[in-house]
Amino acid sequence: MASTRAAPPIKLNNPSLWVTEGGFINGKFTKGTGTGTFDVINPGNGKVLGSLPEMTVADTKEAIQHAATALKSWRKTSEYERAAILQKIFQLQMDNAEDLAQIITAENGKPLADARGEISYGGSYFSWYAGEVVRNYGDVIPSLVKGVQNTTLKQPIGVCAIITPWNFPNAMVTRKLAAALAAGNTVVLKAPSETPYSALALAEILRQAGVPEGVFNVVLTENDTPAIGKELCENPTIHKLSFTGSTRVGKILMSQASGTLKKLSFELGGNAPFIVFDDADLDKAVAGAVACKFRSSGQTCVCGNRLLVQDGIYDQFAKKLVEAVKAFKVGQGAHDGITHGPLIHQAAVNKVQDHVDDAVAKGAKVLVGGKKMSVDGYFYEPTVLGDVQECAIDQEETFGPLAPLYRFKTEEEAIERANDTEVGLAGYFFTENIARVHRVSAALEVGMVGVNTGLISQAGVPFGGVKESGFGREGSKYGLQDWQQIKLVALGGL
Ligand SMILES: NC(=O)c1ccc[n+]([C@@H]2O[C@H](COP(=O)([O-])OP(=O)(O)OC[C@H]3O[C@@H](n4cnc5c(N)ncnc54)[C@H](O)[C@@H]3O)[C@@H](O)[C@H]2O)c1
Repeated sequence: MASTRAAPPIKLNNPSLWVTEGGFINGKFTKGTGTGTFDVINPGNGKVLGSLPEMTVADTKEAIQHAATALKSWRKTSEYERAAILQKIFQLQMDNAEDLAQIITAENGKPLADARGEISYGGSYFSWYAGEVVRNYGDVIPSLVKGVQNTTLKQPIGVCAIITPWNFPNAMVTRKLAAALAAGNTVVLKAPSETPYSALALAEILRQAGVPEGVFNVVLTENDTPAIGKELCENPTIHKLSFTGSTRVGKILMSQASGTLKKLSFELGGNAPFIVFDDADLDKAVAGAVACKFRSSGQTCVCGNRLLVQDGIYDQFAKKLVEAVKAFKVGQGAHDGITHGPLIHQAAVNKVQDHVDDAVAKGAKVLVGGKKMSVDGYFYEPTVLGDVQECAIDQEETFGPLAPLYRFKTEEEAIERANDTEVGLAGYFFTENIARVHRVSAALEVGMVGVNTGLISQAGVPFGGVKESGFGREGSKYGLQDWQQIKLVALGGL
């Protein structure tokens, strides 16, 4: 199969991971029945990396049908059999980690070190759920009625759809897929058109791991073609849709899915507050801001979007953060020593510029950065704005390398401003006061809180939001429960 393909445009040890057909249905790579193609761009240089066929609604229906057929036997496999396959996927992902990281960097632009980290993080969901699924205990529930025994079964939901964004081309898929497969579901994935090669490489990993035909399928299309997403929402054979992406698209999908009342799990946009109190350890707070705000050039849903800094520490924090940002090495992710890569496309660069212009027009000062970079690719200077007043960033996720600093005086004021947004994914704060740790953790209206750390996600802990950041949890035992149905068995006549 691989021999009929054109050579990959990047150097890979295992070229079979560079899939050029466009989709994966019933265990085979396929171009589908479409007539058009779409280009995938390397955001580090703006050049076309490759073109893939546009798939169609008919291809999507075919994938769903195969997933439904495969479900009949996959759901009957034991937890131990599924755990063994997940462990094999984990092993293959780690054996091919360098190639998978190279593919991420080529299509997403992030520095290779970050891409390698993503492969470890993404892979860890397979090994974690391989362990968790064999502890898939049910309940025995005391009965009010004599002679009846109440037990519960945890069963798969059925055929499920997954739609993911481009910012973690591997991990956004694995975080859902590992738990979905562990629970005994079959899956149709629609991957984003910015980073399809990582999704197809993952399909090849699953194929090599021996995942049965039809259990995992991939359909691809240009992002601007919503017909496939609509089919995944409206098709009655699909009983769950798990989506990660913007709140705007989440609302469209929720309304499209309403006709079939399928179960939904949505990981949507954030606008995380990052609060630095006077009593914080300054160096820890600066390191936390660098990791949390500037990782992936600010293109993570949990990145600190609004940095609220208390008066007494504001000047020192601003000075140290600016020094740290000036030390970044910005460039193409594949080049040695690069710490920060490009944004995903020109529209993302323009959005950062719009947010900077708006904040400056309303009184903010540029402390470092503040401009697009005049190089090939989609680069924006890592930017810190000081003394930010009320502006668009208060309510809109920037999704770029822009750290706006807001001053505040009291804890109450910080909490009020932190919660003054429609979304609630992550929140962070830095303090050395243990009573404040408890007070502020409880008061923030978010799904995840980082205290004295800017990094919060790992396979064993729940990931998800509140308010317009969505519902459902990924990772942890709660992530497995999200892919299961609870069935009561009341056994009478005892
Ligand atoms: N909460 C989380 O876990 C999490 C994680 C990563 C990213 N995000 C969010 O994702 C957003 C960035 O990603 P994006 O710009 O790719 O988001 P997006 O919502 O535009 O796209 C996400 C996915 O949805 C698809 N899509 C777009 N329009 C669609 C439609 N009408 N029907 C069906 N599918 C459609 C895209 O092709 C892509 O696969 C940010 O808001 C970010 O906060 C959230």
